[in-house]
Amino acid sequence: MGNSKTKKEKKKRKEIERKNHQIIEKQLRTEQYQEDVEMKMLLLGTGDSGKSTFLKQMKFLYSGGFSFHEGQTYRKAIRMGCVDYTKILLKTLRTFDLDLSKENIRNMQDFFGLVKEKPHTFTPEIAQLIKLLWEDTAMKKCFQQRHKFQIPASAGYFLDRITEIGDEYYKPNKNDILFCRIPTTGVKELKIEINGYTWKLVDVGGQRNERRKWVHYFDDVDILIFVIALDGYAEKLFENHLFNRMTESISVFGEIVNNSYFRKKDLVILFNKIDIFQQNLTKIPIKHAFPEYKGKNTYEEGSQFFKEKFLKCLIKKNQNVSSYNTCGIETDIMKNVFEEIKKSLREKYIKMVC
Ligand SMILES: Nc1nc2c(ncn2[C@@H]2O[C@H](COP(=O)(O)OP(=O)(O)OP(=O)(O)O)[C@@H](O)[C@H]2O)c(=O)[nH]1
Ligand SMILES: [Mg+2]
Repeated sequence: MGNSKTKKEKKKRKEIERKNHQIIEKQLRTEQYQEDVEMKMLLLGTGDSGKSTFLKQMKFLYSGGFSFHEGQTYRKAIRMGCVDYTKILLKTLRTFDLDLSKENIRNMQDFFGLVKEKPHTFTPEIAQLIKLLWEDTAMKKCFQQRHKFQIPASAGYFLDRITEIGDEYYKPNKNDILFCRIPTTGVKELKIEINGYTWKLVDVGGQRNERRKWVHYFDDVDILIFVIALDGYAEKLFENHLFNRMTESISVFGEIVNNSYFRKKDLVILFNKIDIFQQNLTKIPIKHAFPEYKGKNTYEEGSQFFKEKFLKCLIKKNQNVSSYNTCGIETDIMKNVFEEIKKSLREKYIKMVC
């Protein structure tokens, strides 16, 4: 009797030990996997969709932000951007029959004289002239028609800040860096470490001449993030003024997601620039560019229409796809999106090792 009780207890103890052993083994395997694992996220999308802005947000959130030296590069780009935006607006005024005030006609001549004399320099005089010109109603009216010519949406943000930007001690703040447009050439990578995992984010240029290089970055991708600028429905391509930006984006999306490299990969679609999309809807009906659109000119119906258009391109319907409507310059939104992506990937990998 006593003997059989001890036998039973021994068996039970062994069973507990075996289970504990299994748990420890599982933990070790997961930890080992975490150490080895580097998840590669590839950001694709046409030019100006917001890929680099996503990368900048990740750098602010998880990698300590930008160095003084990087800040100086942005400072230069922002200042020269203000000069370019002013030139573009001045040259476009005539297209819309807009006239500057008499005083600003003189300021315009002085401005062109100074920037011609010193093409790549930015001086306090130039900043002062930009300020006076930007205050002119004709310049504002011209900018309101910006979907009819090529000027970044963020030009207004920077021209509004010309006094700060022209200051000799000007240092770009976080929003200035996020709004600054420097088209990517080649590739930019960012590695971030979070809870023992390494996330490698790969950002490539999206303009036509840059897309030829994409194929070099297709290997070992764990997750593909395709960025779409929703406001593009109302705009023409920077590279070719005859093509609608949204149509171009749909065609590039179709080619990429159905490419054999990505058919089995996780796909995240970011419908970005919802803020400008909403502003555009008040001025430009969707059916101007997409005559087949029968819905109301509202954010909900419009964004759903474009979402369906993109999803229809997927040949393999069971692909693991998730999508988010985003505003690339809003850190909280982008943080939440990244947290969701991380969670789903981590769960997938843990399932694979356990
Ligand atoms: N208002 C607004 N601006 C945005 C948003 N996302 C990005 N931008 C701005 O859009 C411009 C283009 O963004 P980028 O991130 O440089 O675009 P990209 O896809 O990297 O472009 P390429 O490098 O040419 O392929 C920048 O001026 C950004 O500040 C958004 O959601 N809202
Ligand atoms: Mg870029």
